[in-house]
Amino acid sequence: MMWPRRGLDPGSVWAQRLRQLEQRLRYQGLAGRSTNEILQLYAAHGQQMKLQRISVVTQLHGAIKRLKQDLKSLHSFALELSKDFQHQSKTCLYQVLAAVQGIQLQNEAMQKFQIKAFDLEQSLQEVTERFEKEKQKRKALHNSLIELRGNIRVHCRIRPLLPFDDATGHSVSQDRQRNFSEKAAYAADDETVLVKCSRPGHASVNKTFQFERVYSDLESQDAVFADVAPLLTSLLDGYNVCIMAYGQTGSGKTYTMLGPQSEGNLAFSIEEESELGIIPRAAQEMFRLISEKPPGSYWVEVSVVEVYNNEIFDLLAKDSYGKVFGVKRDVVTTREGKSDVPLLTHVTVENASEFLHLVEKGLQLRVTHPTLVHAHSSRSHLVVTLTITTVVFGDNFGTLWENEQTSQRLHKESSCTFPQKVGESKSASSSRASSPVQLEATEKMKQVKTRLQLVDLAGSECVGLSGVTGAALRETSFINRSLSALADVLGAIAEQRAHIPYRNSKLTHLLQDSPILTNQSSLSWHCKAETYQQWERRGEERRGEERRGEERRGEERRGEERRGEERRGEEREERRGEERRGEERRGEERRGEERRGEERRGEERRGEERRGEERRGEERRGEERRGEERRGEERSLKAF
Ligand SMILES: Nc1ncnc2c1ncn2[C@@H]1O[C@H](COP(=O)(O)OP(=O)(O)OP(=O)(O)O)[C@@H](O)[C@H]1O
Repeated sequence: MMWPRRGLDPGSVWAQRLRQLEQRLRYQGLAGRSTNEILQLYAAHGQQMKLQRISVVTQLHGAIKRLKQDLKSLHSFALELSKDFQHQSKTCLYQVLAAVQGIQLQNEAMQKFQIKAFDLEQSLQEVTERFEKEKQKRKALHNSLIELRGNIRVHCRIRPLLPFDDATGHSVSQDRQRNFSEKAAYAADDETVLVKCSRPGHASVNKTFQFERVYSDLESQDAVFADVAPLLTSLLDGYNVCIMAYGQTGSGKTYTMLGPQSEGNLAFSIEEESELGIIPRAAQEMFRLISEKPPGSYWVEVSVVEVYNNEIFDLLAKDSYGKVFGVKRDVVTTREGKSDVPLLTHVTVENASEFLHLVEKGLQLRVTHPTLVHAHSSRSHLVVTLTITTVVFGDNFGTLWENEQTSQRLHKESSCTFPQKVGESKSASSSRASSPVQLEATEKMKQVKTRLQLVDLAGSECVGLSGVTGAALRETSFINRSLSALADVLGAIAEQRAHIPYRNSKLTHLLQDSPILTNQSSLSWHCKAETYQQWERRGEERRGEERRGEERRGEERRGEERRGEERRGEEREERRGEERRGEERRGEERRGEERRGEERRGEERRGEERRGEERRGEERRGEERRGEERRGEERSLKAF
């Protein structure tokens, strides 16, 4: 307690002191009130701040929630995307794998095909080679067979009895079962003709004649042509062929060569094809054979001539108006000793109908005349020649005609007779120019010509029987003379005389080079000059030789085939082993590939799981961290 200082009024001191105390109390009250107010304000401020923070936190919380949701949806979208991607990549991978496997399989199949194609090519080559050899062998055998049968074969055909054969005029042709006694000739078998010779006042005598083949009156045109057809094969193999019909008037020569003829009805305008004769059938067969050859390797020219009254007429010659008319031609002997008809018309034909059309035109000009024996008796010899030009390339020349004799003969022909180009042919006919251009002779190319001569001779005739007079009598005399000239030539050749009288008649001169009349071809006349026994022995020897050769070749061929078979078997075995090993290797690779794929997929799956695990852990930790932060904030707010 403070005491008033000496000299001061104690009452005023105490009053002052009291005032001071009162003031202090007032101040203290004021301060207390202010502190309260401040505390209240502080609390209000804190409350406000808290409220503000709470709202911000709530907002933030909401935003975070939204963000989380977005994140979640994003995450699920990304998951879906990645799943999708994985699925797609898997599909693609499978597709790629399948494609690779497919390519591998295709490659294998391709390899197999290549091997097969190679095998096929090889066997095709072998077959082609064998076919070529067989073809050559076929040719050789065919032509040896023709030679063995005889280069010159004489066949005899007996025609049926016809109304004009019967003196009474009754039709007898329908009665096929006539007695033998009524027939003059009879086919005893297919090689023997029996002829009944009866003369008034003499006992009738039966004579037999042998031929290579005898056709009875019942045998058809088909049967006759069946024996002719093989000659056409020989023709294309390089042999000249001549088919000649010889016989008395009315005996059926024209019928056999051309088919039935009647007035106004031309050679081939008959309805029945079975009635066609040798000439149309030969043309059809020849063009059929040519069609089997490589195109352009053969071409055919035709000439048609008649020998009438010892004159040669070109039946295909045309006048300046293009009309066909018979023009006289001459036959000459060339320096090489061959017969040739200068300026003779040769027309190129490409098929049988073109050929027949030409022959028909020629036949319109052929001279016929009725006689007592035959109403449409041919008064001339008809010679239809088909010249076949074959293009042979130098290297193939030997192989085309394996038969040495033929090859030599053809070499001779190709170099002697046809040394010039096609365009330089001696016969100046317009049709020659139409020969194929590409067939111009070159150094390596040779042209070989073979000829098919189809001859319908005029019939030998007994003037007394045919009752001809005047011009017809003159014709008969020419016909008979030319036929006896033909017989002389054949006789001279058979007897191997030094001189063959070809020039005694235009007919023999014209046919000088035909296989029947040629004495240069050793093939044609051997058989006739030898005795039958010699011929048979030689044939036997040759057949034996051929048989042995055939056996030897067969043995060689079989050995070759066996070796080839073994070789092929070994190759096949090797190939199969190779394939098996390849198969195993590929299987191994495939399995390895699958294993690796499986491992890779497992690895991917595990990686996926691990990453998912990590992601979830990461999220969990983030979640925890954020919770921790939130709680910290709340705590600090509370503390504040
Ligand atoms: N095998 C046959 N079958 C049926 N009829 C035939 C036969 N052979 C010939 N003829 C017929 O006999 C007749 C005389 O035949 P073709 O005209 O062929 O005789 P040709 O020998 O040519 O006579 P020519 O020498 O006088 O010309 C013709 O009417 C013909 O149709």
